[in-house]
Amino acid sequence: MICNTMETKFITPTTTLPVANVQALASNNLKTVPSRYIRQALDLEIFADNEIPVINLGKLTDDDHEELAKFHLACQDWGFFQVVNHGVGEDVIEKMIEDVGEFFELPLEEKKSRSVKSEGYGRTFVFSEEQKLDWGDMYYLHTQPVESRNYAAWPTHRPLTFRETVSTYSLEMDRIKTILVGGMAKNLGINEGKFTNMFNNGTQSMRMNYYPPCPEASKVLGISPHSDATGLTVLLQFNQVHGLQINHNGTWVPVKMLPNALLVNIGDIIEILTNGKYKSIEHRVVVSKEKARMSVATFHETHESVVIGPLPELIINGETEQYKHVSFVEFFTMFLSRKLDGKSFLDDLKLKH
Ligand SMILES: O=C(O)CCC(=O)C(=O)O
Ligand SMILES: [Fe+2]
Repeated sequence: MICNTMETKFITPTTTLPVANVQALASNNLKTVPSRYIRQALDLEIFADNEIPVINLGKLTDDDHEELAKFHLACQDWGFFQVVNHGVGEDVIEKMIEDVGEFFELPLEEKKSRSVKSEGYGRTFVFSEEQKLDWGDMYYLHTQPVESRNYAAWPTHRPLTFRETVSTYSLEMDRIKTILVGGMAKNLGINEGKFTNMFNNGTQSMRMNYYPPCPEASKVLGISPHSDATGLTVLLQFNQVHGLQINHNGTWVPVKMLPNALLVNIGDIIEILTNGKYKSIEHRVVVSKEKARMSVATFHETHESVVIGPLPELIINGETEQYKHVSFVEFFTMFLSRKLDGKSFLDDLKLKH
């Protein structure tokens, strides 16, 4: 979600505390898990079945009015939707699953050697010894613009095709982002060129997640509830192992993704730009007793020269601005200095009227 190109390299994230590797911990045949992972009163009751909207990207590209209307409602009422007919080749997705899967299977020391500054393996958002820990490991890379890549954090020779695989996939994610952002502009009645331009050559990064099986699965979380501090996230879930839940009107809704679908969610930056017309939605991950789960979240932000604040053309009909205007650098400096905690980051950017 940040990059180290000319300007943003001055962002100095508060250093996160080192934590144990969960994959290694889980491989010890544990019967119980350390207390720092155990959540009190974890509400795992599910009240709603899967109703996450499904958007046909091909139809959206063709300006199909019905699909655009469906897309508008998905952005307004859900903030999360599945995307089908997205045009990403099955081979591209299969290769991504294979290479990322192979990376997580590397010996721990080899994975750990892929950690440089705020990027790479094992980066976390842990700032105190009391903070509860997530039952998962992550590998985080800046992927666009290409100059922002720090190949020191990328695998060198295993998986052999990793660079090529991630590069191809990264361009496909960027293509999807551009179609979606264009559709949003049409639906919001704002200048499409101006809106898509804000996201042109924007930053893109990938968070690859590995959640090992857990003997006390019902007492831990793979990722704490959070919204994404990004514009748009496109999520690839591996091998139909579900676990993501979204907070829809106060209820945790489990996401059962369709085979071959990608999941998209709106992040805090779009919530701010649209003055809250489209909202970023809190989500969390639950884990399984038997199966490891993997996913890749691809985050897309605006170009780093964009000031993040409500667009004036969306402040209409006597509305008031709901959020502060902050520079891209300020936005991410604030984000990186705190733990993931629901939507509390966005709350700090809200104007108190
Ligand atoms: O693994 C998932 O399904 C979600 C991951 C996620 O929310 C994230 O990486 O921000
Ligand atoms: Fe997320």
